[in-house]
Amino acid sequence: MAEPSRLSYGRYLKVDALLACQEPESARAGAPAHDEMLFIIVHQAYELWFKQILHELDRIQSDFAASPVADEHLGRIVAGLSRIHEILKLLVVQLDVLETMTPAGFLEFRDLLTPASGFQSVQFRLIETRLGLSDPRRIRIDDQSMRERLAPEDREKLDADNKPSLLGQLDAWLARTPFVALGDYNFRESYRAAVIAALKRDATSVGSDPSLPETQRQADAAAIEKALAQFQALFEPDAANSPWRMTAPAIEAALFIALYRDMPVLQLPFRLLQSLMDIDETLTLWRLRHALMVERMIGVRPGTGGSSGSGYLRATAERHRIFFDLFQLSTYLLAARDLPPLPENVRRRMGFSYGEA
Ligand code: HEM
Ligand SMILES: N[C@@H](CC(=O)c1ccccc1NC=O)C(=O)O
Repeated sequence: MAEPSRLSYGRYLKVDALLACQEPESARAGAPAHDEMLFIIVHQAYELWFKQILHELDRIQSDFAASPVADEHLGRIVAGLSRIHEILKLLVVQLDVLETMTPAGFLEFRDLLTPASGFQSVQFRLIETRLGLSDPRRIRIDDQSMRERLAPEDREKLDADNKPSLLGQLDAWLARTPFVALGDYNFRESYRAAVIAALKRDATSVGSDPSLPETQRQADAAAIEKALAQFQALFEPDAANSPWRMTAPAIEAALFIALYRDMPVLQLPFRLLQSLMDIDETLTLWRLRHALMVERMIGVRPGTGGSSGSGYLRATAERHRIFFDLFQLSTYLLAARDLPPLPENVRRRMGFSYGEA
């Protein structure tokens, strides 16, 4: 007979405990609804993946907290972010499984769930907060913040995690990027002039394009004007109502990395920025897919958590973006031919040079 203490699949993975965790409310109420098992299992699978995302964030953020970030850790930070992106992609398509449930199937047990809601998922809130969604940016419901709407026990769990946000860490790391000002080379000034010239060129060509209808011309001109003002705000650190969330030195460094991404030392930093945008984009996709699913399940009914339902959820997709500034940078990218050339000594320092300094 096998010894009870020897490791086995079941003991290792605590399968018995895991499979004892599904208790449909409809069965408890004496009218079992077939689809409630799917509803529970899909949510539990989400919570397990949320746990894994937080586990990855723990290491990414402790690596990223060092100043300077150890060279040998940058690779695993990027690898961890890519893993989070892959998990999020899975979480988006996982909604397809839940959508095999019909709205009628959901209505069989929906009332039994009130006032519970996904709104109360502590791990989801932790992921958002750790990535950098701050409380003031969050949409309020009935003039209450997300925190205020949580039960005290859940609020305590959220407050117990007072780690810095990845957005804040990214800002600090970018702001420390060397190369942006190296010796007498000043990326800031040369690039500033090149971008302003390029945007003004766009403005002139819009203004003199006879094929554009007047309304279109005005709209295009206004968009360029806005982009110019947003760019100028970077150089006015105290600009009131600046559209940027990151600091000017960080945005400048991110631009520098995006522009000179092919230089060997910038390849990993560039992948890091791309992974953060992948994560933001996929989380936004999840928000939109979830909002559409909600609309198909409950129409415009309010949610069990007390929000307006799909209207609230759609609004979060736009407002709750985290690495928004990284996307805005693309407005200010220049084609390689218009880039201010890097001085030779800067180029050399950004290459792989084994031996020579
Ligand atoms: C039939 C399926 C679902 C419906 C009808 C639904 C409905 C809703 C509604 C109406 C809200 C807004 C808050 C409220 O007033 O209740 C909400 C929030 C939320 N739901 Fe779902 N949900 C479904 C499935 C899921 C699944 C599978 C997850 C995965 C964990 C999930 C996670 C969340 C989260 C995290 C929020 C908070 C979103 C935010 O405040 O930004 N939901 N859901
Ligand atoms: N808020 C949903 C109910 C719901 O989907 C739900 C209920 C309890 C636990 C998790 C849920 N999933 C997402 O909100 C609704 O209003 O129908």
